[in-house]
Amino acid sequence: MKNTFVVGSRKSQLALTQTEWVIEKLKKLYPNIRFEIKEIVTKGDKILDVTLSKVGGKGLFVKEIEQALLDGEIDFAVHSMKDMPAEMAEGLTIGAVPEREDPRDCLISNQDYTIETLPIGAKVGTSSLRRAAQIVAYRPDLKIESIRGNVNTRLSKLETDGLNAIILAAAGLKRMNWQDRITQYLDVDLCLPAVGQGALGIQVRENDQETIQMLQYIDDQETRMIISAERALLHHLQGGCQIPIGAYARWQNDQIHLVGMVAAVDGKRILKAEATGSKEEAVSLGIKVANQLLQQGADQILAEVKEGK
Ligand SMILES: NCc1[nH]cc(CCC(=O)O)c1CC(=O)O
Repeated sequence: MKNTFVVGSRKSQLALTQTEWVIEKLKKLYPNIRFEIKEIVTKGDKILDVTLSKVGGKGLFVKEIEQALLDGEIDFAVHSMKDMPAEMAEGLTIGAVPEREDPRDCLISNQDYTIETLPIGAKVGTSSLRRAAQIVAYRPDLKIESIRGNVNTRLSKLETDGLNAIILAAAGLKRMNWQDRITQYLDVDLCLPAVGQGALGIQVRENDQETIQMLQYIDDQETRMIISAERALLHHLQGGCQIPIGAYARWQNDQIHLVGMVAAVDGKRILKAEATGSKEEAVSLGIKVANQLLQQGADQILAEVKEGK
């Protein structure tokens, strides 16, 4: 085996922490191999002042990294699964999906408010349409403020922008060892997570058997299967991370239970569907739940979001 692998990563602190976590796992298995990180700036990192749904285009956080893979500048890349578009670039594949971190969203409030105790009309920061819709459905009085930027920036905006709370993925905070900042974990019934939230996807060239073989030992099959159910749902709904779609699959008595959600941006309509299936049916389970959502009218909601209504 070659003795150095070049690993692509976005350069945000969270992305680098995740990449280092993967490298630590690999180093335990392969103590004599060197892993070199190559930092790559993506379009999503550059455009920090616009709501992502308005920027349009899928894969804002991954395109430049995928190109580096295709050009052979890097051997593999560590992504947040949540940032991966439903459709992957040709010639690339996910070589490993390590065990999932906490999939939930969480509330961070300097005044220790919970979603239940926030004062009437309180300001809650999030740039995610999915989070905004579900929060407003639960607490219609709350004012949603758009905040972009990486996790550090968003935490500082809590103070500088006079927000009462912000919503973030618990996984990012836990990975950075900032879980002390979490005021409340939001139950998945209240705020269904994004597809793949809390999981990492390690992307490789489809024909790079050496790297694929090396990575297989950090693949967690149970995570991979539930993620494939969630991603099949996303794919069937033709969604990206910029539309209010949620999905959460978990293991229940050796079967996969999948819940899917499509929300109108104003939170006035929240469609949910669920189903259970065997692990061999992970992908068809995703399609089944997506079809149930479409039957309930999800296609109309998605069309409205895309038209920017
Ligand atoms: N798009 C930003 C992004 N991509 C992945 C994570 C967190 C880690 C994860 O969900 O795996 C975040 C930040 C957030 O949503 O709070």
